[in-house]
Amino acid sequence: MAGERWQPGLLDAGRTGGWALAHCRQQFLADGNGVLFPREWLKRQELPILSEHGIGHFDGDEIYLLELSSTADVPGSAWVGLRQLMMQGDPDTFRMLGFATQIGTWADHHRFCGSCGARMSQVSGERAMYCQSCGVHHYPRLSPSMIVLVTRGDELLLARSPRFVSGVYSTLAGFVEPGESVEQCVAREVREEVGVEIATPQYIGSQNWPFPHSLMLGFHAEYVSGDIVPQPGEIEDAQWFSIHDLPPLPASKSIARYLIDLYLARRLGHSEPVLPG
Ligand SMILES: NC(=O)C1=CN([C@@H]2O[C@H](COP(=O)(O)OP(=O)(O)OC[C@H]3O[C@@H](n4cnc5c(N)ncnc54)[C@H](O)[C@@H]3O)[C@@H](O)[C@H]2O)C=CC1
Ligand SMILES: [Mg+2]
Ligand SMILES: [Zn+2]
Repeated sequence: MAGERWQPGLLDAGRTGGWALAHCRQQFLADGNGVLFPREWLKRQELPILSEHGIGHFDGDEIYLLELSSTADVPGSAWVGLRQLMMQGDPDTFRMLGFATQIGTWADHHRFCGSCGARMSQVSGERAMYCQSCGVHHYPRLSPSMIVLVTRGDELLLARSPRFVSGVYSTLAGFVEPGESVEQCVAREVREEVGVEIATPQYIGSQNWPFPHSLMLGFHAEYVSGDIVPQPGEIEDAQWFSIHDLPPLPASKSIARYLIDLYLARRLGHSEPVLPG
């Protein structure tokens, strides 16, 4: 969108200059100035570079990504996780880092052809990896996932995964499986994770979620029938909560929180929140 500081794009990594990010397994190198380093300087630091990608512009400057095989030490810098950078940083920087982590991870996972095992190469003019011996192209991977707030009037169905921060309850989520529509996925996941039936889900909006490569498709759905039965292993606890007495909720930058805040705003007649980028 116009006016945003981060603009993804395909730059020729054969050129010199510009700024660079160093990424390895959802972590970025950072110093007191942030995550961007003068690119030619960074490339002189004897880093274990697997591949290099021209990924776009930030404030008009060319941005490149160095994908590394390990988190090498650089004096005066430290490795910081993407989640921490999301919580601390501005939305434009997070969008840049989310994009970079997805491109870097995809390139790392496609260094060799899954069919014949030959080394793959970057295609010029397109974001793709190519196997010369069998002609296969691989494009960046996205995993469509649904996320849904199930409601019953003034009550919200919220659940806890054992992976969540202690005390936090959230909406239900899950990956779309081959052969199903997103709407079918919503009904299946709700049935599997809490054992209840819902009416046709209403699509609300989407969010790119680079942990590791989900495209979150957000819904509201009304409860129809069934008692809550948490899925063993996946759901530690699930309950109906009154909109007037809610537990600790997920971070405001997530679509999970947006789906909850939007429902509350509509129910209580408040102004509606903004969908996080
Ligand atoms: N932005 C947000 O507000 C939120 C985003 N999410 C994201 O939604 C996604 C799905 O949520 P979960 O409840 O974890 O999924 P889920 O309910 O489908 O269960 C996760 C399990 O699915 C399997 N799995 C992993 N990757 C997969 C893939 N690409 N395709 C199919 N199955 C896969 C694994 O066995 C994993 O343990 C995750 O990426 C999660 O980070 C979840 C909640 C909030
Ligand atoms: Mg789930
Ligand atoms: Zn091949």
